[in-house]
Amino acid sequence: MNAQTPTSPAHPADASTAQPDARSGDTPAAPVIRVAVLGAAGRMGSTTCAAIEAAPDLELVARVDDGDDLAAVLAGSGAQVAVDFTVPSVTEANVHALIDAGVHAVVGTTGWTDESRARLREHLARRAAEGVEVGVLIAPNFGLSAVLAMTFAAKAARYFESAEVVELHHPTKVDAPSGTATHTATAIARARREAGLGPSPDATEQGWEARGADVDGVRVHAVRLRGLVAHEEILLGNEGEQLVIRQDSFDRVSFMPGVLLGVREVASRPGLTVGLENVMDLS
Ligand SMILES: NC(=O)C1=CN([C@@H]2O[C@H](COP(=O)(O)OP(=O)(O)OC[C@H]3O[C@@H](n4cnc5c(N)ncnc54)[C@H](O)[C@@H]3O)[C@@H](O)[C@H]2O)C=CC1
Ligand SMILES: O=C(O)C1=N[C@H](C(=O)O)C[C@H](O)C1
Repeated sequence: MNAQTPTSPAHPADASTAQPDARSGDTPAAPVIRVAVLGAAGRMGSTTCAAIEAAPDLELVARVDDGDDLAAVLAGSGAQVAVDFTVPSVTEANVHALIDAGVHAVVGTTGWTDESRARLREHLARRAAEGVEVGVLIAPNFGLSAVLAMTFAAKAARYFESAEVVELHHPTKVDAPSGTATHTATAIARARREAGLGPSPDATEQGWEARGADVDGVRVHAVRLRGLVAHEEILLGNEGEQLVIRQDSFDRVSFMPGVLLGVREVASRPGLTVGLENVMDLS
């Protein structure tokens, strides 16, 4: 290592700032962040493992999947951050186990509710009172195009009489509507309420099942189609005009810059953060 290399950041989450010197070709000076991946054998988990292995400031120390003893793996691996891409039915228990172990969590798995998030906040507060500060980031979507689409939709929502969300996914997805669509609809509903808008106009009297799910008063439609990965369209309408905001993730690599940003940032944000827009200063 070059003697001129800057001193290592004190906090692991700062390690990402210490990149190789382009002129000298030095390796990073900072200690790497040790990362475990939960759901490592799955579509997102395996893509995440590859992205972590390719990042010079991160070290993949554990691949965890169904049937593994999470507490034992965490204790043995020295993981500082864990990424959870598992299934909605197990993610909450995983994150509580991570908090117990003092491991920061970056969570992409869907299925979170107001109640399950409240239980996390309570647990995090208990651990903080014991002197253990843990950061948890839950992001329904780590794709830049999706985060921007949600942000733009929330900004635009107050100007339109009608708003509906269409999400389109691969047919192996187990939950509907998507976490992204739920997050989007909730943000649109909040913006409409703050602007004093009532419900979107809708004369439907029968056949409500064809009108999609009602998420906080916003209609959400879920398409499952072979060939798709993850896509969302937000439709906003006024008399004589329409705004369509659309994003497409054609490949799961599109989620990786956001996941790695979360891994690098989560330790410096104790408590619960919901939505990557908060880490990207977009909110
Ligand atoms: N936030 C985001 O940007 C994204 C979120 N997702 C979400 O991530 C989750 C995973 O999606 P996919 O990778 O497509 O699913 P997948 O079905 O391919 O992978 C899930 C993996 O979790 C494993 N698993 C099940 N129980 C487990 C346990 N108790 N401990 C450890 N691993 C366990 C399964 O064996 C499987 O390998 C879903 O909720 C999906 O909606 C997916 C894409 C992007
Ligand atoms: O299951 C998926 O694939 C995806 N799940 C997340 C969601 O439910 O919003 C994120 C993205 O849409 C892909």
